[in-house]
Amino acid sequence: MPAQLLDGKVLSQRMYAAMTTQVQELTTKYGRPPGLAVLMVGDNPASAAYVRNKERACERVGIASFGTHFPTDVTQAELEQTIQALNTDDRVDGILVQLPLPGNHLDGTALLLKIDPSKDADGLHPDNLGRLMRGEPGLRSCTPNGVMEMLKAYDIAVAGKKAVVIGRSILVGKPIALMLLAENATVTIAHSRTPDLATVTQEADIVVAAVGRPNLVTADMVKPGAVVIDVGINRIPTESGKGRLVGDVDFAAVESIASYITPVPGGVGQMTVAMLLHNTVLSYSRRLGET
Ligand SMILES: NC(=O)C1=CN([C@@H]2O[C@H](COP(=O)(O)OP(=O)(O)OC[C@H]3O[C@@H](n4cnc5c(N)ncnc54)[C@H](OP(=O)(O)O)[C@@H]3O)[C@@H](O)[C@H]2O)C=CC1
Ligand SMILES: Nc1nc(=O)c2c([nH]1)NC[C@@H]1CN(c3ccc(C(=O)N[C@@H](CCC(=O)O)C(=O)O)cc3)C=[N+]21
Ligand SMILES: [Mg+2]
Repeated sequence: MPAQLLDGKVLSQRMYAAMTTQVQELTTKYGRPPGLAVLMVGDNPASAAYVRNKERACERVGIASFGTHFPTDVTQAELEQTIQALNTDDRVDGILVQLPLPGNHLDGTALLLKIDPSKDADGLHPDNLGRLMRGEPGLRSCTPNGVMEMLKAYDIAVAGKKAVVIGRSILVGKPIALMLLAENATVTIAHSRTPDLATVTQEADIVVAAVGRPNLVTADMVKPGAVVIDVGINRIPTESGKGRLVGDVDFAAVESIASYITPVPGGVGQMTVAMLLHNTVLSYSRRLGET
């Protein structure tokens, strides 16, 4: 029996419908909509696509978006000044710096430190990462939060399960591992220095792939009935020249072994955008004393 799809498109649409009503009510009550500012540097085509997706979703639910696009040769000081201005701009509730930054002259970590933690829609400020680590309320990273939301929406039990997260970035792998741990999974984090990855993943009830390498997870690496979450976003060349989006999992082969699997596109990526909007509404509500 093929795996059931964890449908990020359907789940995110459901979230947008609920958010639209909520945002309408809040906008009437407080006299302004929630606002999200996205800082993008350079012309990475993939980043540009995500930024467009975010803007479209904001428009749909009634969140004001403030896009700021800088050329690759922008200075660190200029970006930091922009963030300071957004911190004190009362129309802005969420601030996101699109990563990675181009070139070697920009320090992304230093930029994240400048963001007011109450406006940190990406959950990447050390204050919010520390809160995640401690299990305290705070703004949670969007992709990991989206993965947890998918598991919850499909009633997939996490407590007591063996989870293997492949990848340990601060954006994805590490926070997902902490969230699974908070839900009482037994968590292993694998990475590029993990020998014999297949032996590690074969034990897993839940496999999360967050690497950025097509076909990293093959059928032989997955235990029958496991839940497979594919975070990877890779564009591979096609004959038409347009390219095709794939994840890190050999979907066609793993689909017949797993119990649940996320598609790419239409899986985790959709949830990431929905969670970003969710965080923006949450920080608006908290900043206005709503919750
Ligand atoms: N769906 C979504 O919403 C999102 C998708 N993404 C996608 O997720 C993927 C990961 O993103 P991100 O975490 O930022 O990427 P990074 O490049 O920051 O991290 C990749 C991780 O994968 C590990 N890795 C690399 N090669 C291997 C290997 N052969 N075996 C095991 N582990 C390996 C690295 O190990 P080491 O630490 O040892 O170098 C590293 O920890 C990308 O495809 C990205 O585009 C990212 C954000 C959101
Ligand atoms: N500070 C920061 N925060 C991020 O969350 C962040 C980032 N930087 N840099 C880049 C990665 C990547 N990322 C994606 C978001 C949405 C989709 C998405 O919407 N994907 C759709 C398809 C998109 C398409 O078709 O192009 C899907 O999977 O169905 C994908 C990837 C967020 N990231
Ligand atoms: Mg995805």
